[in-house]
Amino acid sequence: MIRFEQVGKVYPDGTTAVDALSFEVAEGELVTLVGPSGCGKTTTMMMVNRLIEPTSGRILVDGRDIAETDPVKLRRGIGYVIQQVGLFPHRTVLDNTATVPALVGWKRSRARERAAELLDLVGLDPSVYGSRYPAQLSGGQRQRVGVARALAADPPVLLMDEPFGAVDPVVRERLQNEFLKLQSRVRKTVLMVTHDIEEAVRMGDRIAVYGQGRIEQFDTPGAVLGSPATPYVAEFVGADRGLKRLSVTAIEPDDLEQPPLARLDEPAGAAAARLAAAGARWAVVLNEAGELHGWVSADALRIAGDEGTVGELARRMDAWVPVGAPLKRAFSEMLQRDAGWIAVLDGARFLGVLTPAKLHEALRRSVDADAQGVGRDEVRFDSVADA
Ligand SMILES: Nc1ncnc2c1ncn2[C@@H]1O[C@H](COP(=O)(O)OP(=O)(O)OP(=O)(O)O)[C@@H](O)[C@H]1O
Repeated sequence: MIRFEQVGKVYPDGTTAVDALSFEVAEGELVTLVGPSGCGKTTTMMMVNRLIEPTSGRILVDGRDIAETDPVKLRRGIGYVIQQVGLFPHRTVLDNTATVPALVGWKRSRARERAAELLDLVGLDPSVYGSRYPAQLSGGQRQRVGVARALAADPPVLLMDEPFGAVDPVVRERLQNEFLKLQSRVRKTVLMVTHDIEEAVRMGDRIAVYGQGRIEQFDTPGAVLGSPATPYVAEFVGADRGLKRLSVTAIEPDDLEQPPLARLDEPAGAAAARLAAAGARWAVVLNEAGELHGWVSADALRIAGDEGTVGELARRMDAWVPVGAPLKRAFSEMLQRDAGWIAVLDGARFLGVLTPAKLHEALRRSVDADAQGVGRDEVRFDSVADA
């Protein structure tokens, strides 16, 4: 969809910003450009919508050389999101979002309808926020308006320059998750600039790691973390790249342990005997529909004996992670709750539990898969918090 062929940019003062860049972004793919300040990321991106012209090589968008495309027409097919957002301060949020459709000649009513849809899509209720002015929004909300505005004319290509850079880390992570969910629905071809390797790894289907004016490695997050191509990349991704790998490795059903199960309506004595036979200290408790209810300890069951049911002794468990979520989410839930395991669900169905030992095994599996050149797993970002 976007193809760089030996692209270079030398500024008039002689600064070489980028040199002989060649790479391709496939349709529907999200590629992150990451590297230290001044390495040429923004220059690369701004050449795609011709805000900057290359001095050598060529760039193709959808098979066409953009040097031969009228810049105004070109930009209509390319959404652009920047850190400062650049909303018009004297226009309402709805009008800001409707800017591009209005520019390309949509009727006012249709443009506003579309804008309302888009605000909804990025999680801003148009009936609440539509009539506000940018100054009446939080930084994170402004950022969402920026994304909604960029998507308004439904461009196939999206350029994002540090789109989540101006907000605090908590809001940032939420915006990243929301954007990934949105992207899984709209499947735009996205180039995203960031200087943050965590963000690059989290967001990118593939990552371009920049050295000075050139790409040192262009590969999946798993491969960049697992086998850095050069000492420079290894240093850039950091000594804790094993930890970062937690963000890009998905929980798979095979990673799970199967603890003993007990049902809410079961007599405590029967469940106690089963746990004793299995040598287990606790069981996962499911309700009548086979959904996760909580857990119960073998001690509690033994003490109660035939006096009670599992339901009377069970403790609720409201923490779980969906299968396909990143291992990091499971690990973080375990740490937060000081728990030795976390339940993994597929929809409402209980699949098993992840334990620290199994988590380690899953990490090993992912390292081995990368060594064999297997791409990263589909990591899903829906979570308890969104349910
Ligand atoms: N108009 C210009 N004239 C001369 N040099 C420029 C110009 N714009 C950028 N540069 C230089 O080109 C190089 C690449 O800049 P660019 O903005 O692409 O880097 P970047 O990787 O996006 O950096 P940052 O993360 O700090 O935004 C830098 O050395 C920069 O100083």
